[in-house]
Amino acid sequence: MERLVIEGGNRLTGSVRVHGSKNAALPILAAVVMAKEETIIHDVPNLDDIAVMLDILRSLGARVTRNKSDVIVDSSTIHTTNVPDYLMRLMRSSIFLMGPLLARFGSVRISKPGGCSIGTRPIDLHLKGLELLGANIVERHGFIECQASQLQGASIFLDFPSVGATENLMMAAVLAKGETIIGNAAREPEIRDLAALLTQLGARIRGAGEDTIVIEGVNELHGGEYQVSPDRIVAGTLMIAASITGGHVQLRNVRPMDLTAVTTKLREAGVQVTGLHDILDIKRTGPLHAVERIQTSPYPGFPTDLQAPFMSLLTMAQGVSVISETIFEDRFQHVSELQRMGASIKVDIRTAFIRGVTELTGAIVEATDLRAGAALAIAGLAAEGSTILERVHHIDRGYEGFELQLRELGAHIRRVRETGKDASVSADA
Ligand SMILES: CC(=O)N[C@H]1[C@@H](OP(=O)(O)OP(=O)(O)OC[C@H]2O[C@@H](n3ccc(=O)[nH]c3=O)[C@H](O)[C@@H]2O)O[C@H](CO)[C@@H](O)[C@@H]1O
Ligand SMILES: C=C(OP(=O)(O)O)C(=O)O
Repeated sequence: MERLVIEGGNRLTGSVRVHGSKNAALPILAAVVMAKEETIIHDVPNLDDIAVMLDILRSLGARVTRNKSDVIVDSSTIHTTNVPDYLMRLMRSSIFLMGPLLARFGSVRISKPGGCSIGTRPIDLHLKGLELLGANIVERHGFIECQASQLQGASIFLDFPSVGATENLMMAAVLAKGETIIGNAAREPEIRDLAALLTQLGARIRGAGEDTIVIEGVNELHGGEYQVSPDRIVAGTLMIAASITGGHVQLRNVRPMDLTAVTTKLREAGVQVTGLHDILDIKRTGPLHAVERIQTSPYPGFPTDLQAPFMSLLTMAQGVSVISETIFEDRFQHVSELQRMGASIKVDIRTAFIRGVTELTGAIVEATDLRAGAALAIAGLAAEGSTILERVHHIDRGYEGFELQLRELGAHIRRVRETGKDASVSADA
């Protein structure tokens, strides 16, 4: 087990490049199982979730090569459509294999996916949509078996604009016969990325990034090459980290338009944010102000994945801020850990009231999920004294070289192996 030790109080300054997006790369790597030739994907981040996805592809028989951030997948050698249970359980995104494998091979056997403990995360919308495309789905002995010799285009209206369901169904529909219309589709930038990759491989898709997506089925997909877009959640995390320390940071390889909701709230908090082409400049000189209302919602709303990091920032803002989490029912697990550091937060069901304090103090805290971990590290950067952040493996699911990037910006943060002894703030710092 590893932990991060953070000495708070340093202003972040300088410039770092944001790596490729986890949430774009994961469905893209699943989609390439439909290609009959080699596909090359550039800027694939080196993350634990990506490693699991590559292991799944290998377990199916695909030939996978990784050279730094380039991944080459040859799916012509796939010989099974049974995804091993132990790999399915390692992350939520394993569900992305369902649509593409079914579409190309006519059958798939998976178990329920794992993932962060932020809510129940059902997959009913994925299953209902696949049934509308003609799949026969049977759930037994903990496995989900789907069959369809040929998927048929259909009109699907999602009860909720689920990102994963939109992606899974879009992938399945690419090889279905005829036209598929997905209504109330998710509009996240990662949907556009996936559609762009699929189009490179020969798919015919209109409307990705809008609330109605139309897919004209094709007989097969060929190989191709694609560059993954920058990770907007990593960019947002670094923007918040710079802001809490009163720093001045430039982020390279970003798409400022994808971060409008976050930029708006940072400006409300008193942070200067300027975007030019693929660079964002973040600077704070004055005090942090409370933000009256943040409500997480599907894109272009405020992203749930930045709710926890933003809460860390608001713990030090003058006044009372209010954050409502509407996407996941259990995504306030960072609150009790922030309270250990001196934050003043009250939670009423799915709304948190944050009264800004003048000082956070370093403490031993635990990452309960990926973004909660990032949030606690951010709080540690501004806290007086040392913070010891345990269960760092959560952070490694979504941030490549997390502490290295922060160190590049001047943070005092290092990774240490747990020794088995009781952790002591003063001894480790
Ligand atoms: C790999 C990836 O891209 N992960 C992102 C994706 O997750 P993911 O695709 O899992 O998130 P969804 O948009 O599907 O989930 C949103 C809400 O819909 C519910 N739901 C979803 C599917 C379903 O079949 N039934 C159902 O009820 C979920 O429980 C949740 O309450 O979008 C989330 C919301 O922006 C982000 O937090 C995740 O980082
Ligand atoms: C919840 C997240 O990811 P996933 O859907 O992969 O669990 C996240 O990236 O914050």
